[in-house]
Amino acid sequence: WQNPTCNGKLPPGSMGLPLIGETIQFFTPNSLYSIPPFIQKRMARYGSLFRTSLVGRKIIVSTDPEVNYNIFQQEGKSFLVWYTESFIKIFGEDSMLGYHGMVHKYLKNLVLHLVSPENLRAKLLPEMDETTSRHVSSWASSGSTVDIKEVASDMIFEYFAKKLISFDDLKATMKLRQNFSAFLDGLISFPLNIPGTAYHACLQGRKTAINVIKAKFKERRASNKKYGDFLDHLLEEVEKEDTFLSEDIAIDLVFVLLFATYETTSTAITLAVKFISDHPEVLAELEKEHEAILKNRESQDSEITWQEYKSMNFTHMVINESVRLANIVPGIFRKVVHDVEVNGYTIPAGWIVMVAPSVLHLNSDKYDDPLVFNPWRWEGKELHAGSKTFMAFGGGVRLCVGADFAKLQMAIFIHHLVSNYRWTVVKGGDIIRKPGLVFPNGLHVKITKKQELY
Ligand code: HEM
Repeated sequence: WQNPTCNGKLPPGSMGLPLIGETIQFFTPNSLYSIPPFIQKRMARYGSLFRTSLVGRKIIVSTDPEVNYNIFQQEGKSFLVWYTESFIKIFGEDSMLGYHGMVHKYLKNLVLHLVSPENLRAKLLPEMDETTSRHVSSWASSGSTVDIKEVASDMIFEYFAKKLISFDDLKATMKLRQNFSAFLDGLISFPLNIPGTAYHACLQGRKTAINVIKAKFKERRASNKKYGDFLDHLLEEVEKEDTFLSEDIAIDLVFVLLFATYETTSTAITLAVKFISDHPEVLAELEKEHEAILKNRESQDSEITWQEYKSMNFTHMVINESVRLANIVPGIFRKVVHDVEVNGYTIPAGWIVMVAPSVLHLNSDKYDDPLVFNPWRWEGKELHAGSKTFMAFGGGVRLCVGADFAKLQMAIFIHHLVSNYRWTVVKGGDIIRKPGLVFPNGLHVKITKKQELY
């Protein structure tokens, strides 16, 4: 067990205990402000490439930026995107995550139909702006404290469920979101469907949510009415003769998008609020940027325009810095198609490689004082694309399809918050990696309306 066979030299490391491997060490909670100790210790002992065993799989962890970059570029050749068995069972065998090559390209284009930059500019921006403004205003006028992660999740879920399938019964929407609540714990886990486990809770949640989505499909087919949402587009595609899209694939696609959108984006928003709250100098610079945007408007009541969004340079620096420091996705997995030689070692076919973006983002050779939240470090740098030193949204052909959506939603949120409101953190703000990010006591803030400025 400890020395798996291989036609060459395996990267060094330990396979831990039979079956469990080193899973327990990997899941030991740790602080946001360090390279995960699981990785740090093994890098110090074995170097930038090491072997381990997690949730029953033989894994090579890669922390070498060049190797990581090449792995992403080799998608569909030596490496294939891979998710844990529990992840695939929860998101569905038919979700776009499990497809490769032409079918993946086709499904990605379908999603881009909804969240491409062109569609964001033409359709989503005004709606996102209105929804965000309305929600932040209601949090302030409620007079109570709000947990940012919770309220931002509600806001994004409500908005996106409407965009996807015209789900607009507010109470039912909130109930639908509850089905996703244990997901973060269940995604990287042993797929043991036993009551009491997070995995079991996720499967139950999936069942209920899929039934709701299925009912929407059925209802829409029966009504023949057009709603101008993503579901209309999916049904048109399903009807085509030469399509890859079946109704089951379409349903799993809606399911994945519902989760991916609200969970990642609300986490990113919460992190940004936390970092901005801790850094008054950043808040002051943001206020300057957004006050200038308001001053240049003909009418104070007009919506955010695409030009304004594009001009939010410092805001984009804050967004990049938030996702760099926080490392929302703890590991990106690829399956090795055939034996691959890397830095003098052999990674055998069938093994899984885990790329850990946090090692890159917290590397002092790449970022000065990497544990400090410093948006100014992005001054004059590329802000809108990934690179060998910035992989928060992955890389290569599997690059996050929702990155532009997430950034737009974050920028709009920051715009409304800093231009119209003040807030104080009342409770919480701790952030822990398990290794997915969690806010154990939330981030509770009290928001109040600023005096009219102009
Ligand atoms: C701050 C927010 C987000 C972060 C940090 C993030 C991160 C990532 C990362 C690292 C990947 C690459 C996974 C891999 O290569 O195996 C990915 C893929 C993906 N993301 Fe995101 N994401 C975010 C927001 C979103 C949003 C808003 C959506 C929905 C519109 C979304 C949908 C997806 C999908 C569908 C994939 C799979 C793409 C493919 O396989 O081609 N993500 N995301």
